[in-house]
Amino acid sequence: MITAERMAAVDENAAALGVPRKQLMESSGNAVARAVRGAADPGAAVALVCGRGNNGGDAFVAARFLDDYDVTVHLLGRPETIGTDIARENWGALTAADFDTRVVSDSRDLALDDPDVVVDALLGTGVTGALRQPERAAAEAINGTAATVVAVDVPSGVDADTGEAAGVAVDADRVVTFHDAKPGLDALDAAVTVADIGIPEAAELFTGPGDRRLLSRPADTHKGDFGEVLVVGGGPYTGAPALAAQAAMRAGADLVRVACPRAVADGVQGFEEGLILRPFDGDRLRIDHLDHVHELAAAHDAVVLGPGLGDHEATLAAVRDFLADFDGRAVVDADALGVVPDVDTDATLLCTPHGGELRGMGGPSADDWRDRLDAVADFAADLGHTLLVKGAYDVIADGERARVNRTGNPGMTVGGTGDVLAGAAGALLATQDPVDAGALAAYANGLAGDRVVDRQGYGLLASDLLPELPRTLWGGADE
Ligand SMILES: NC(=O)C1=CN([C@@H]2O[C@H](COP(=O)(O)OP(=O)(O)OC[C@H]3O[C@@H](n4cnc5c(N)ncnc54)[C@H](O)[C@@H]3O)[C@@H](O)[C@H]2O)[C@@H](O)CC1
Ligand SMILES: [K+]
Repeated sequence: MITAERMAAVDENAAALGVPRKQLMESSGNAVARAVRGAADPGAAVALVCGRGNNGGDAFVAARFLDDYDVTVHLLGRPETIGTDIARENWGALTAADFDTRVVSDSRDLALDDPDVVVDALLGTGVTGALRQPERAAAEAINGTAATVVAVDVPSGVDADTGEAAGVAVDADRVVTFHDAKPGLDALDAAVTVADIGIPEAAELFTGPGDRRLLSRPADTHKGDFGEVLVVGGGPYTGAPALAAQAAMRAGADLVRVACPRAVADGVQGFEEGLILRPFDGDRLRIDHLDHVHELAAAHDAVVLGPGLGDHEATLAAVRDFLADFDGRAVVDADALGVVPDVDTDATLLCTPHGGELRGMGGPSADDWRDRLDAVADFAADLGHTLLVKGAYDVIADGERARVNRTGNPGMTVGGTGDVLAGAAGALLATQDPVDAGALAAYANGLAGDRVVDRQGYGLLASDLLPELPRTLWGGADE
C-alpha cells in the first residue's frame, strides 16, 4: 500500500535516479491500454475522458496503444491549460498523429455516443475536495453510460487514501492503479489491478529529494509550527551541544534550548546565534539535575540527548533515570546510546549509533549495508525504538519500515558531524515520525557534506555543514 503523498515522493526519487516521469507515464498509459483490451476486443468503441493533469496524460498515452480500437479522446478544457509539460506533449502527439481528439469547453457538449468502454482519466491522486465543474458533469455523464468504466489510477472524485468521495464520483467497474495498491481502493466495488510501471525498488528504499515533500505539508499534529527542541549535552566535550543546537535551528526548529553544565555554557562559543541556554550547576550531568531537565523536556517537542555528555558513571545513571521517566520524543546519540537497551521507557526514541556504538548496544555487526539492513531492522524491533545506523550507507529502521541513505562522503568522518546529524534529526523529529525524521536528517546531513566537499575538497569542519543544511532540506534538488 502506498499513500498519494508517498507516491509523489517515490516518483520524484525515481526521477532523481534517472527514470523520469515521462517514462512512467508511458508505462502507465500502456497499462491502461492493456486494461481496455481486457474489457473489449479490438474494434470496440472506446471513449477516453481526460482531465488536464497527469491522470489525463496517462490516457493520452493509452490512446496510442489502442490504435486498433475505435478511439475518441475527449479533453475537458483547452489544450493550452493542460497542467504539465509531459501531458501536453502527449496531447500534442495525438493531434499530430490525427487521432479523433475533441476539446470539450462546455461540459454540456460532452457527447459519449454509447461507447463499449469509457476510460475515466479526469482526475487521479491530484484531486482535492468535491469534483468541480466541468469534471462533475463529466463524471455524471460517464456514470450515465452503459459502458464498462475503466478508471485510471483511482476513480475520479475518490480520495485514493480513504476511498471516500466528497461529492459526485465516477462509479468504476475496473481500476488500473500504478506501482502499488492505494489504501482507499479496497473499499470500492470495483476490480482493482496494480500495474508495475517500472519504478525501481531503489526509489522507495533509498532517500532522495522526494522525501523532502514531507516538510512542505502542514504539520497537523503541531498546529503548523516547526517545533521546539531541547539539547541535553555537554560535559567533557564542550562543543558538541552547540553544534547540535545550531543544526536543529538550521533544520527548521522554531526554538532551540540547551541544557548543559554551567561550566560548558560559560566557556563555549556558538551559543550566541539565537540559542537559549538553560544550564545546570557543575561540570557534568548528574541525577540531581533531573528535575530541571525533566521540566524543560516536557515543554519541548523533541529532545536531543547525548552530544558531549561523556560516559562518567554518574552521567550515565542520570541518562538512565531520565529515559525511564520520559514519555516524549528524543534523539539519543553518543555515550547516551549504551543506556538505551537497559531502560524500560515510554519515550519514542530515534537512536543514532555508528557501527561501533551499535555493537556497544548489543546490536549486530555487518559491513555490507544489505546484510545490515535486515539485522538492524530486527534489532530495532527488539529494542522497540528507531535506529539510524551511520555508515557509508546509513540504515534507518524501526522493525516495520527501513530506509537507506547514500549521501555523504569519507570527509565526514571528522569530529562533530555526528552532533550536526543528531541536532538536525531532533528538529525533524519534532514534526515527523522517527523513520522519516532519521531518513531526512541523514539525507540532508550527507548532502550538505557532499556539497562542501564538491566546493572545497576535503578538510571539512563539522560547522561547514550548518549553512548548507537549509538548502539541502528546502532548496532545489540540483543546487
Ligand atoms: N508517481 C506518480 O505520482 C505517477 C502519477 N501518474 C498519474 O498522475 C496522476 C496524478 O497527476 P496530477 O498530480 O497531475 O493530478 P490529477 O491529474 O489527478 O489532477 C490534476 C488537476 O486537477 C485539478 N483538481 C484538483 N481537485 C479538483 C477538483 N475537486 N475538481 C476539479 N479539478 C480538480 C487540479 O488543478 C489538479 O492539479 C496519478 O493519479 C496518475 O494517474 C502516472 O503517470 C505515473 C506516476
Ligand atoms: K481517474
